[in-house]
Amino acid sequence: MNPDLRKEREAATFNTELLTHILDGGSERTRRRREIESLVIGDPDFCHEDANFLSRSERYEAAVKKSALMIMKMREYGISDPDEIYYYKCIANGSHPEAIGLHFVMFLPTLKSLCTPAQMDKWLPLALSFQVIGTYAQTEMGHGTHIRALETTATFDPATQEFVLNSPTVSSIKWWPGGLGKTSNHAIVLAQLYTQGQCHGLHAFIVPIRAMGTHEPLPGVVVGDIGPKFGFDEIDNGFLKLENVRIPRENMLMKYAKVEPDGRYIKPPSDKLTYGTMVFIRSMVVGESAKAISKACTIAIRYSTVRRQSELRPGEPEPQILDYQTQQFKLLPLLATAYAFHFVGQYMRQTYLRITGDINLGDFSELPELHALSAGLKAFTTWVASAGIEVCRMSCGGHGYSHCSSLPGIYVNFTPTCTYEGENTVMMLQTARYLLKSYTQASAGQKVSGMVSYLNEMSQQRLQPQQVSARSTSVNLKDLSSLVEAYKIRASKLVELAAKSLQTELQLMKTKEDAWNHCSIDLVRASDAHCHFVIVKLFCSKLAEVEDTAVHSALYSLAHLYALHGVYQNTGDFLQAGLLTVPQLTQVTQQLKELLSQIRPNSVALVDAFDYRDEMLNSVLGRYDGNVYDNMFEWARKSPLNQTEVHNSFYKYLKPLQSKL
Ligand SMILES: CCCCCCCC/C=C\CCCCCCCCCCCCCCCC(=O)SCCNC(=O)CCNC(=O)[C@H](O)C(C)(C)COP(=O)(O)OP(=O)(O)OC[C@H]1O[C@@H](n2cnc3c(N)ncnc32)[C@H](O)[C@@H]1OP(=O)(O)O
Ligand SMILES: Cc1cc2nc3c(=O)[nH]c(=O)nc-3n(C[C@H](O)[C@H](O)[C@H](O)COP(=O)(O)OP(=O)(O)OC[C@H]3O[C@@H](n4cnc5c(N)ncnc54)[C@H](O)[C@@H]3O)c2cc1C
Repeated sequence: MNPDLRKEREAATFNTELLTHILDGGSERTRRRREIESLVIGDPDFCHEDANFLSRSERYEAAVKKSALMIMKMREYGISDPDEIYYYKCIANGSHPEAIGLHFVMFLPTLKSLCTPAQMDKWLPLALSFQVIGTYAQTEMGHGTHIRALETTATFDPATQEFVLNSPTVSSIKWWPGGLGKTSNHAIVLAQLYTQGQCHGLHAFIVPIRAMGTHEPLPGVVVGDIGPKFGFDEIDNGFLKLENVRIPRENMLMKYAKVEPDGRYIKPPSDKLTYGTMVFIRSMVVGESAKAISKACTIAIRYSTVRRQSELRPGEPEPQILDYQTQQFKLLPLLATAYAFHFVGQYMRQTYLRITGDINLGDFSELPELHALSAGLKAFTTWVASAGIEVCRMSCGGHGYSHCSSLPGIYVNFTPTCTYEGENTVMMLQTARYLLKSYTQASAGQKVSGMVSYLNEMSQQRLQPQQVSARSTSVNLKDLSSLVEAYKIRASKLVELAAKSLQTELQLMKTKEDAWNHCSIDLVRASDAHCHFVIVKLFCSKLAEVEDTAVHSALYSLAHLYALHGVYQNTGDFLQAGLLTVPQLTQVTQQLKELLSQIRPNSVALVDAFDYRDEMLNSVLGRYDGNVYDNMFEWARKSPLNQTEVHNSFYKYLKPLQSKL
């Protein structure tokens, strides 16, 4: 064990294990998670070559092999609970995406949410036994965001009781679906439904694309891989062109919308139910943001205590780089963010399960809140985490740029979350739509509920003007509950500002849509402030559940840092809302510095509490034992370029060049 890391751990003021239990949701869950993780770590079948040294094709093959192995092993161990499957996969996949991930995260959930009982009886056993391997094919070359404009058609032919699927243009070719290129034999295809000469909008269809058994593309199906990308090397994101592909009527997912044998169309209770799987993934991605940023922080913080550089005091040994205030300022707010997102991820997951439970019972009343919250929090957390991973990488200096740190891999595999499952700006605008609707309702005296209920207070204040002395004064920077209140007021002011901006634009005789576009910066800003408030509030509420005083105190400092750092980054908003005064600005920095000093001694324990095994981080810089340099040398020696002392290119190009000049 590196002595610096040992000292850090010995100096921690709280019991790391207790905090791990809180993160997991109880000691029993920690025990079971570790038990499952050990099944992977102790398994020689999962000891494989470092993926960094493989070609893309080799990486894809290794990932498919791993997926197949995981399925077999989980069956053998009787692991079937979704959370347990998730633990197992997290350790086996590390920071890499899973080759048949789309089958699990989108194909199966779409079947579960949109199949009739009869369809479920047919497709679920096939999908669970992997006779059917599926993907989710929605995005086309021409449209990803504006899905109402998708061009793929599914036309009902009552004579044969079939739908005929077509990609009528080049831009309508399905593009991007994961696992489509080579792995899947079926796709859930989102297409415009035509029946009795009328278009009824987007609906989901199960389309066989490859023959079961031979895996050859079926007639009329043109399918393949879209080529190398920024990351996602393990995934065969694919294209799909459909040329008069016929599927039985029963292959339209008909839990809500239906086409009768005579071609009559039966409307669903809400046309947004087709979008359910996207809401599911957005809700779950919030927790993925926490995971990505907590891994990056673990690597960067452990390395920053092992790495010694430069001179702090003349004549003294080089300090640990984490002792530089600037290094703390880069990393500790991100550590606080990781904790905040973890708790928000848990909340989002519970909220998703609760509201979809109600939806399954026919109560759709909270669907708009779920959509707005999942869209906004998905965008907010993935943006912050993505930028944060880059900060972590750069905070490791040159070694952060090496794949041995794992940070480049974490970044390239995480950053597409800002784009997929709804491009982030577009998602923020969806949240804004809900905020403005809620604002209008609250302004009209109607009560709004859920996370936007603070808008009721704003309208009450307008109806009953308060005495000057009773109005909100500036924030108390040392008090977390005062900061939560400040975030709430900031959010309500920015929602109001966006609403007024929209009204102004509307008065300029623009169309509603033009007016919306002309104030969309204000709208995104309002959504951002709303999400920020939700996160600060949820982090703060979590503290009330923590009984152990030492752990509570460590978490309180983190929550305080998270909230205060947000004020520092958005001083303009807080000044504009009258929540902060100019003289307070220096206090914000002063208070931040105090918090950095308070958290610094616990920083290693705080990342240890995430409990990532080395096998999961796969980072030389982030090793638990801190033995970075020996292992970095060993890792580099494995580079394929080092397989021979003299590389082929010397004989082919350099030697002839030397002989010519
Ligand atoms: C089965 C459940 C099991 C539960 C088990 C739980 C336990 C699990 C444990 C572990 C699981 C771990 C899972 C981990 C998952 C990690 C994921 C990581 C890997 C994932 C890899 C994924 C790859 C990516 C896949 C994709 O990208 S698929 C393609 C995604 N595409 C998009 O997202 C497109 C974005 N565009 C849109 O969504 C829409 O076009 C739009 C922008 C929203 C606009 O839509 P539209 O034009 O139709 O609407 P508007 O006119 O703008 O609005 C009309 C009204 O409708 C409302 N609206 C819009 N969308 C929705 C919605 N989805 N739901 C509800 N309401 C919606 C809108 O607000 C408007 O309302 P109004 O009242 O204002 O009129
Ligand atoms: C790694 C990866 C995996 C994917 N996997 C799948 C999959 O499995 N299945 C699938 O169907 N799809 C998948 N996708 C596609 C993905 O869902 C889309 O790329 C995504 O929805 C964004 O759509 P787009 O590419 O059309 O972006 P665009 O909409 O073209 O976005 C480009 C820019 O335009 C802006 N913009 C667009 N519309 C608006 C608006 N209304 N207001 C303001 N700004 C706007 C955006 O903010 C953005 O800055 C995947 C993508 C990636 C990168």
